[in-house]
Amino acid sequence: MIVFPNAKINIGLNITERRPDGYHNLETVFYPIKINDVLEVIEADELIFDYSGLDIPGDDADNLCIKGYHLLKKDFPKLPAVKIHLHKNIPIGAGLGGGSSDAAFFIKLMNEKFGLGLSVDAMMDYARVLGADCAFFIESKPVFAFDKGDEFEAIKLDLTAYQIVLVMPDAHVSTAEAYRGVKPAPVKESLYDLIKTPIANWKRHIKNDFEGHIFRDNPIIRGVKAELYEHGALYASMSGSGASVFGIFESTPDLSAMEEYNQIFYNV
Ligand SMILES: C[C@@](CO)(OP(=O)(O)O)[C@H](O)COP(=O)(O)OP(=O)(O)OC[C@H]1O[C@@H](n2ccc(N)nc2=O)[C@H](O)[C@@H]1O
Ligand SMILES: Nc1ncnc2c1ncn2[C@@H]1O[C@H](COP(=O)(O)OP(=O)(O)O)[C@@H](O)[C@H]1O
Repeated sequence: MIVFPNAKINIGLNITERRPDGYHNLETVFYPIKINDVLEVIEADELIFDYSGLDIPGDDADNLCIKGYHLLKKDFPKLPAVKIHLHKNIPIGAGLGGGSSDAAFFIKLMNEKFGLGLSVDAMMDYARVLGADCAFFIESKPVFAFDKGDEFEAIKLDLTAYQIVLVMPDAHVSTAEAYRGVKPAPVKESLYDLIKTPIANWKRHIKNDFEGHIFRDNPIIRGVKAELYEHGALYASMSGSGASVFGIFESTPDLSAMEEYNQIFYNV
């Protein structure tokens, strides 16, 4: 069975407080985009993971798909061994949630392939164990997210009339490091309300709290956002903890001047 895990962008990200468990409470909007990995699972005699495409840092044993397998196996001891092949296409360390998406799609695939009978809520509970933004990818529909970023309220947000362009500069940001550099603060205007206002309003009001310190340390990423506005973006922002930056445009911009130093995904 083959599935196509998709990436997400964060539209707005307010980090509101540090929690006693070391995590942070936040509010954000997750919006699914059309950049996809390819994930294939077949039954096998032993558990095997291999991958192609982009280089994934770390050991294969730590891959989130393998972690997902062990998590399910604890509750479903009769689960057969499988061979997992991942074709990695979603940029890594980009704030696009690629690893989390692979894990969530793996759980959904296993549920269907082996008839585990898990409800959407049950699959989300498994996903939450693997990463804060992992549960979002079980349904992968636009949501307002809160708490650790793993509780959701569905929202009506349809950006299909616009062109979303995603720019991946030659920079990587670790999520844990990004959180360490941020000073949590209560929100003045909730993103839940702001996201319902016209896009023309977003530039002045919807912000990503990671941008402050990450832009200071990485002028390249700051520059990409500025360039997207220079090319006419209605709204531009770093996604999640970076390093990718997206722009929402009325029509496809000519970003050829940026292509030498960045990977650019049009119409995502
Ligand atoms: C920042 C966000 C925004 O959407 O996305 P990315 O930029 O990584 O895609 C998410 O909060 C990332 O979620 P995810 O990548 O699943 O995080 P996890 O693996 O659970 O945690 C990685 C590390 O980030 C920190 N962390 C994560 C979530 C949270 N609410 N508070 C935190 O402080 C913790 O230090 C944790 O050890
Ligand atoms: N299937 C996977 N795809 C990508 N990264 C993975 C995967 N499994 C584990 N990882 C680890 O997770 C880290 C963060 O990956 P990713 O989810 O792409 O970034 P981000 O947190 O920016 O969305 C990587 O550096 C890698 O070590």
